[in-house]
Amino acid sequence: MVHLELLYKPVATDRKGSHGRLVVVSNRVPVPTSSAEPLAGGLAIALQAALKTRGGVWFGWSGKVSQDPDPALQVRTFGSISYAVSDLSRRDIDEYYHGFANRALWPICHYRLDLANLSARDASGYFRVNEQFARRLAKMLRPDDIVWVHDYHFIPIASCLRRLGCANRMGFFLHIPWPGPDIAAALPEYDRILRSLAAYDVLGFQTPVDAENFRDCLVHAKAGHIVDGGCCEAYGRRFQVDAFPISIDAEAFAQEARVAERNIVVKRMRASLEGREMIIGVDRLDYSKGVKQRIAAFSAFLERSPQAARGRVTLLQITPKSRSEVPEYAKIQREVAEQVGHVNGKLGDVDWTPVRYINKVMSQSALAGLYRVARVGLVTPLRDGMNLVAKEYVAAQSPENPGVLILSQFAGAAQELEQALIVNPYDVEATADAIARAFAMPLKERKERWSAMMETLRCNSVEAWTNRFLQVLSGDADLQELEPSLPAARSVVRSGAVAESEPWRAASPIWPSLGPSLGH
Ligand SMILES: O=P(O)(O)OC[C@H]1O[C@H](O[C@H]2O[C@H](CO)[C@@H](O)[C@H](O)[C@H]2O)[C@H](O)[C@@H](O)[C@@H]1O
Ligand SMILES: O=c1ccn([C@@H]2O[C@H](COP(=O)(O)OP(=O)(O)O)[C@@H](O)[C@H]2O)c(=O)[nH]1
Repeated sequence: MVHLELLYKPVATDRKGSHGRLVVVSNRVPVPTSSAEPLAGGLAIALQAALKTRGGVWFGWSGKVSQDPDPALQVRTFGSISYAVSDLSRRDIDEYYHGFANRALWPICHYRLDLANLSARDASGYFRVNEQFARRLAKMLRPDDIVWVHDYHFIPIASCLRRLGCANRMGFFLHIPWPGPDIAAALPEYDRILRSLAAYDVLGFQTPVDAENFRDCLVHAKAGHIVDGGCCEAYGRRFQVDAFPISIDAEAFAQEARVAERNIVVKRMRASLEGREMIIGVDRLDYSKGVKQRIAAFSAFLERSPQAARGRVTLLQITPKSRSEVPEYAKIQREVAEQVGHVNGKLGDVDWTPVRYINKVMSQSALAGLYRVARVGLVTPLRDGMNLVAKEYVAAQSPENPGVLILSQFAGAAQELEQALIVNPYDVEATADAIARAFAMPLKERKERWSAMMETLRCNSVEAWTNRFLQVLSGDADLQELEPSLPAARSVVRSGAVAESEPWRAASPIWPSLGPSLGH
């Protein structure tokens, strides 16, 4: 059902505790084609649930190119939720999305100054597109709406809306990391970015370290100061800054994994393994995900394993292509393909391919079943905001015989999932050790580690994440009242430290026999 856009004049209010509509702003908008269509992905489902409860609008880019330099807003309404999207011109996509967002903000926020491409044209396109979106959104906003902006594509939209007279409560959640001042200062238009962020009422980051880094940036740039707790003052505004670690619906994912035994992809995978063990990696093909280092670690693990045992393990690497028009992504695509060919050529045999490398997008149902089949989940990003794959892998495991999660210390998820085997992904040898350790791990230890991680996921569900952010943004509660209730990881989340207490860190590598004991 398509409705015409209703126009509302923005009226200034700054009311705390208001319960107007929720307006979610994100670059990608999962517009359903019918009200019966199920959404894919926990985040989309959680945001849709929040929108349904309050009534609201999901606003952003359609994902499509337009020939028109000023494309119209298209609004589709299903029940209490309207999806409002507009196309972008080729030039806007190049400058705003491929350019500034994915060649400047993304690499710098992922600590990759070496990959950053600073272009004044891209910067001006980024701010121009934000201005265009803000003008469209301002026309739709009601005075008591609360606005929740997601991610680095739309940092300036709140300041644009403020200039247009919108005094609504506005919150921003950054899904990617935020580095400390030494690195963040390399961002093009750094002062303008910080100033834009100060236009929000609540700034949410994935981890306490990211939130702390942001506060440091304000202080270091002499732009503002910390008032108390998570409150900051900068550029003449007072706003809340804190960590809101995103999560998944672990129970729903576990249920998906239980029934996915029947999924045809899972059945085919199981059959083709012919009794071999499987390690799984699932990542967009992005240089931040550490896929090259991971394949090198798997290869090192195989090379060190006894000759007869090598052919008993397969790495299934599911890696959909991403942002292929960005040169740095095209490069990593070539490099990984070449590396996989090299490893398979060197170590493979007539009846065994060590790395099964797939560029297809898999359904959540297939992924859930494949995670459950995999004895090891290998999640080794060089830097990642959260990494939901790590959480999904844990949720998908069988309680009677759980697999082992190997997790990079540089994924946001490592601050909660401290019972994973935490590795430095740059250290290929250490990651190979961790693979060996995972295969040698006794069932009792696997169960203990898994139970603790699963409990953490149950406590900090994606629904709890949404509610906590919205309660703070609505002004209904203070942050202190709403700390995430994570049993094992609570102190870790607050302190921002990666756990240092795993006994395996001190232990010498345990090599698996790769004999019958491998049976999962
Ligand atoms: O929209 P794309 O350019 O195709 O990229 C896909 C998404 O990638 C990023 O995901 C991040 O969000 C996850 C959930 O919070 C988090 O776990 C992960 O660490 C991040 O990398 C990006 O932030 C999204 O905006 C993109 O849509
Ligand atoms: O073929 C695929 C690969 C990934 N995903 C999903 O994409 C998300 C990836 O999120 P993550 O936080 O790990 O990384 P991002 O890609 O957002 O940086 C997870 O929910 C995966 O289940 C998927 O549905 N199909």
